[in-house]
Amino acid sequence: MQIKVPASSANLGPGFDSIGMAVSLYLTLDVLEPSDEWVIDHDFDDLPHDQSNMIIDTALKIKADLPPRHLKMQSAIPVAHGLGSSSSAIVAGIELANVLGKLQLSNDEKVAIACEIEGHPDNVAPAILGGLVIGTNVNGHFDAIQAPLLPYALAAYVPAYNLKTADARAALPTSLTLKQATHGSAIANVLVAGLFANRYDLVGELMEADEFHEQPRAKLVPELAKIREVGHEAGALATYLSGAGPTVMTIIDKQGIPRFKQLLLQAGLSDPLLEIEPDTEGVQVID
Ligand SMILES: Nc1ncnc2c1ncn2[C@@H]1O[C@H](COP(=O)(O)OP(=O)(O)OP(=O)(O)O)[C@@H](O)[C@H]1O
Ligand SMILES: N[C@@H](CCO)C(=O)O
Repeated sequence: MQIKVPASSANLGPGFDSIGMAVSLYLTLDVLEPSDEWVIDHDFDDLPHDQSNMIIDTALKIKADLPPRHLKMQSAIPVAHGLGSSSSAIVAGIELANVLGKLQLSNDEKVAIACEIEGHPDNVAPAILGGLVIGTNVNGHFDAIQAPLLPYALAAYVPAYNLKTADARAALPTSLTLKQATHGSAIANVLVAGLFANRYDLVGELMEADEFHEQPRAKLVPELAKIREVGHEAGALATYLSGAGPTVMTIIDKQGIPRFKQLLLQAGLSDPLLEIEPDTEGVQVID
């Protein structure tokens, strides 16, 4: 049996901690034979192989008496790069507990558990449900709603350096004035309206008008402004900081990507550019 979880790109500009999109980079978890102890094979130098691994730890948080298994994890999701690697690991762990423990969790239950662990829904909810998801917690419970998918391809510029989410969050101000918060949320509200109304003439501009997190993080990811400028030149819909960064995501027509890539190289931006697309399935279990 294999569990397959997509990566996710959070925020989409002003949707800080509430909007995210599943994308076509995947973590796969092969559930192999029973074992005396939990063991997980993978090629990541910095991730544990025992039950302290986030995937197993998550599964055991949900069902502590799961019988140990030999697991094999492969992942194309760069760790600590703003593509939701930790959320994909959490979602894999939830699904592992679900299938081994025969829990028959609904999608809503999986989203609630994942949000409880991660703290916000913008990566975990799309990794579970697929597509573009908008969610939050209110009155002690999490709600997540799927929005229409953007009819565009994606180009993820992935700088070599890591940026831990905790460090990128530490760069944010601890409070905003009422005026700042009101305007920031008004931009996000109109963005959401634009997404549901397929008003891409507005969506691109609003996605690039975040007032919550991109400016304070720009010093940590100096490539953002230049990539956005190149995106405009290449006719992209919008460029935003993916999650906590350092990946910078550009939403663009597939045919426009070769020119975008060429313009980036001309501007001295030569880190890998991953040509991906939105994932529509979310987590899957393959027998
Ligand atoms: N495949 C994995 N298996 C086990 N643990 C993982 C895996 N991927 C990530 N992690 C854990 O998640 C941590 C990285 O989480 P972090 O929130 O900093 O980055 P991210 O999830 O990649 O980025 P973002 O939340 O901005 O999209 C790693 O240090 C590791 O502890
Ligand atoms: N919304 C989160 C995503 C990363 O967990 C952030 O930008 O910090």
